[in-house]
Amino acid sequence: MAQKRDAEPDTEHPGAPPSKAAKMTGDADADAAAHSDATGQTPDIAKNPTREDSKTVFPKLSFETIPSSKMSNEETKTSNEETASPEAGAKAQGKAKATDDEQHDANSAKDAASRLEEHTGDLFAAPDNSVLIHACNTQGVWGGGIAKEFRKRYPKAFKEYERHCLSIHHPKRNPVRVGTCLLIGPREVKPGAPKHWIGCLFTSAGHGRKKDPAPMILRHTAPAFEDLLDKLNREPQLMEIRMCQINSVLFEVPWRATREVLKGVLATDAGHRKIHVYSLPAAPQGTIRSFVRKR
Ligand SMILES: Nc1ncnc2c1ncn2[C@@H]1O[C@H](COP(=O)(O)OP(=O)(O)OC[C@H]2O[C@H](OP(=O)(O)O)[C@H](O)[C@@H]2O)[C@@H](O)[C@H]1O
Repeated sequence: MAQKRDAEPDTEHPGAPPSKAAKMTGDADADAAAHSDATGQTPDIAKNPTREDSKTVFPKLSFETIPSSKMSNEETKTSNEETASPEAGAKAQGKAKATDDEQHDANSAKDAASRLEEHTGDLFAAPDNSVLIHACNTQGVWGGGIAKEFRKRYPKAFKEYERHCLSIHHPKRNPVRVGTCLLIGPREVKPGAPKHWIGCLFTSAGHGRKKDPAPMILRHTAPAFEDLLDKLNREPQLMEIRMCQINSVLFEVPWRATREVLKGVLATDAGHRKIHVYSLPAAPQGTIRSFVRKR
């Protein structure tokens, strides 16, 4: 297993929970982003592959998995020497365990990558009992971007989100914790209204010009996503889990940075459900596309 270290506290939002993934793995991206330069720019993940990326390249085989007939003389000699004394035996076992752990980590990263599936298409064109996930502020506002579209399509769900932020919590006295999630069941009663669940990931306290800085949004994304996965575990009947490219436009966090954080969480998650990420097709050059396609 990779090195363990405690997640760093969120000094801006002391209530924000650290993510399990950050606690277990040292959360490469969120932390890397948090340590980005003074301009608040997120690091170029393509240039700085994450621990997870580097793990997947050459998974090492444990010698226990290699049939002895395939071992060279040199390898056999070393393995005999290693097991000759009890200390050497323990050392050899430790080495085997480390390679097993590396193999396990590599497999987890591969599983995580395959659980996040990207598609081009409309997030909202989903069958009943799908979960639609988007990023939210904790101020009770679905004011712009895809959030505005959610408010238009699911007014009763919006009321519930608003009540969560403004009545159950209070933006000043008792704010919703960033790094958590609110899962809302189907609420709309109009004939023909889709029976969609809505997953609100609280990745930023503020919104608009007061949105949190990108590194902080990334740090909140991991625990918020973990909270969502925990809540989904209690709803095993929900099979279709869809997400837009959260944080990527109004929150101004590059999608690739968010994607790496999500994969990091999935690598430590025991579940198997896929997360389908939907994004609208790019507009042809020279046209101005309305932000959200009308129904
Ligand atoms: N039909 C569709 N199907 C699939 N993908 C679709 C789509 N329509 C749009 N998209 C994409 O969905 C992604 C998210 O982009 P957004 O900018 O909306 O969200 P964000 O997560 O960056 O920011 C959150 C804050 O935005 C709001 O605005 P306010 O602060 O309230 O003003 C909230 O309240 C939060 O606070 C972008 O890739 C869009 O292309």
